[in-house]
Amino acid sequence: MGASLSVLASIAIIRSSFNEFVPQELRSYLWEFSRRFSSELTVVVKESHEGSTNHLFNALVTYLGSNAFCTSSASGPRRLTVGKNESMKILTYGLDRNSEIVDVFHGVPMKWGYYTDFNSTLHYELRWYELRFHKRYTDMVKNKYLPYILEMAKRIKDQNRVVKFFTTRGGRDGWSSKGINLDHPMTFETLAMDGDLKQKVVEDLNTFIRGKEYYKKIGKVWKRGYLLYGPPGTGKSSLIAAMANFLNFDIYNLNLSAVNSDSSLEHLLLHMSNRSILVLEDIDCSIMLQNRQAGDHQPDHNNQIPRPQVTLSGLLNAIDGLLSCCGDERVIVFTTNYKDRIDPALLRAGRMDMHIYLSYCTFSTFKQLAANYLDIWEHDLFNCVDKLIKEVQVSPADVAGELMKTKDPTTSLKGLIKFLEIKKSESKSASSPLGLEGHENNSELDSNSLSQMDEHQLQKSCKITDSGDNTFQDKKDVKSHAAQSTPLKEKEYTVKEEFEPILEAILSKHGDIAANCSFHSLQCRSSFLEIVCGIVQTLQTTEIKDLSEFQIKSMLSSIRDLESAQLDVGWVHQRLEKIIQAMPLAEQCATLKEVKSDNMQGIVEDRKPKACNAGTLMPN
Ligand SMILES: Nc1ncnc2c1ncn2[C@@H]1O[C@H](COP(=O)(O)OP(=O)(O)OP(=O)(O)O)[C@@H](O)[C@H]1O
Repeated sequence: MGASLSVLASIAIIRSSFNEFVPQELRSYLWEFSRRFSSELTVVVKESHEGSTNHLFNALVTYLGSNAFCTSSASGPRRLTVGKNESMKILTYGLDRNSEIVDVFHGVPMKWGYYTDFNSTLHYELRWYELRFHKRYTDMVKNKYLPYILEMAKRIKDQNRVVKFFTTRGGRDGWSSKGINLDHPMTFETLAMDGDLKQKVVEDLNTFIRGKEYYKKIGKVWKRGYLLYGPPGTGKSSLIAAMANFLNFDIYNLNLSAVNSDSSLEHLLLHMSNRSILVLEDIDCSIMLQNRQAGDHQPDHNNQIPRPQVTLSGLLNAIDGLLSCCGDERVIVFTTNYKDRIDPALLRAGRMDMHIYLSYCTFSTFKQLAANYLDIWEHDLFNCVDKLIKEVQVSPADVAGELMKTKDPTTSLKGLIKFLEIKKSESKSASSPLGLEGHENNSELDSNSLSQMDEHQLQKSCKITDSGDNTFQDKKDVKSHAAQSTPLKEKEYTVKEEFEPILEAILSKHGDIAANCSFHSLQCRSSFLEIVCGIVQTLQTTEIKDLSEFQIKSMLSSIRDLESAQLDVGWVHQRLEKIIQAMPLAEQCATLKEVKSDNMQGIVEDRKPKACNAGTLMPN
């Protein structure tokens, strides 16, 4: 052992003395001389190449470092470096100087060495890799092996880098400079989504990331757009986090209403990195009105909030104009609670390639949540949950909230069942006596009398319902209504499947509201009817307190457009006007709830210091 160490030491000394004392010319001559008799070829990869960074050198640091531990001990290096840098999730390894490693590629040994030399004149350390292989493999090394190393190093880096989250505040200022590490634990394993749909999304993402050559071949920019839509709390943000973790892409979260102009938007997009996801949340709230009243950039004098100033054409250009070519591997995600409010131009294939509907909780999504939160896959109470969950509309967020309350499966499921039962009875009572008329009757209540109402009553009284007009009843009631009535089929309007029962109910209640429409084609009339159905659906499923003034105004503006196209939608118009009148009351209810919960919090917090003080020696 001692003898072999001294031999190695002697070799190292001879090697460095040789470099030091033998002039460069003589070294080159000797090298050239020995080369003539050798069947091996040596390729040198220096740190810089033709005056700039050598990407192959950097790729070798990653590639050989990642292989260092995998290589069998006989051909592995004797010395390694190890460290962890901020941008990587894992420890990374490298060859230490004067170390060698043998990599086997398609059965051919590729002998690598890593060397350094200090240039005392320039005070600079030269670093390089040397590759030795049999001359007969020259073509293979050139055409396959070296490109393979570049590709593998990229993959290793992409897989292990820390995912960052960037936001923008002012819109003009650009992205937050460093971004923060995205520590969101959501993955496709833990995301609750109907199995088939989840599988489709994963396959689509896989096809996309492997599609570089395909996109090149068809002359398309390497990007993919996803529209995530569905009610609040159904997992849109969670899906984005799962996508980012799956692809290892950074997230750039863009609040369009904070961006002041199309040029600010351009500036932001030009400063995004490759392999990233651009997220535009609640897209309907940030751009819809702007498009309807193009050119109107005046502040809204009612609430003094300046209107967003990005135009539809600015956004379209950003998504698929020339600007979108300034980056590779980009994913764009729009989210909305109301798909029907988005301009169709934004939704067409090529812009939003996949539309993903995140639905209210189904039994299948519940089971995944139960597995996540309670570690159970079966339970006697599952049947009961299955039955109830079909009857009420609750989001996965609601269900998750219930399941989190305790870790004991039975107690937790009992809590969930109770919650679902309350929801069920609420939705029943919401479709009967308490509605807008109820609000109007109560509109003179002062805050004291409001405070005497319990939370349950508040929730009930804030439901948007119409005691006189059953078009606004709960969705399932609309379904059953549609089932009982004779469908008006003579016009063959075609609307999305989810709107069919709503349309049936509208037509049987109000007759053919599109009969006098100034547009004659069935397609036009059907799209107008779809807008009406979307609004009716929103009103059926949302509480007043959850609707913003912006949303109501946006609906009103659509209804006015439809009225000017001679659709008979006066009944929706009236309803929206009533809701606007009732909104202050709904706000009062919400504020009251907050005050109530603050008070509760205050009571709890007031108690804490007292408990602590009891043990101190301070006189009181
Ligand atoms: N499909 C789901 N799978 C697992 N957890 C979910 C799912 N949906 C919601 N949750 C839970 O509910 C929380 C809120 O969900 P999330 O923010 O993803 O909903 P969202 O649809 O984006 O809501 P919003 O429209 O209000 O922004 C999540 O942090 C997660 O804990």
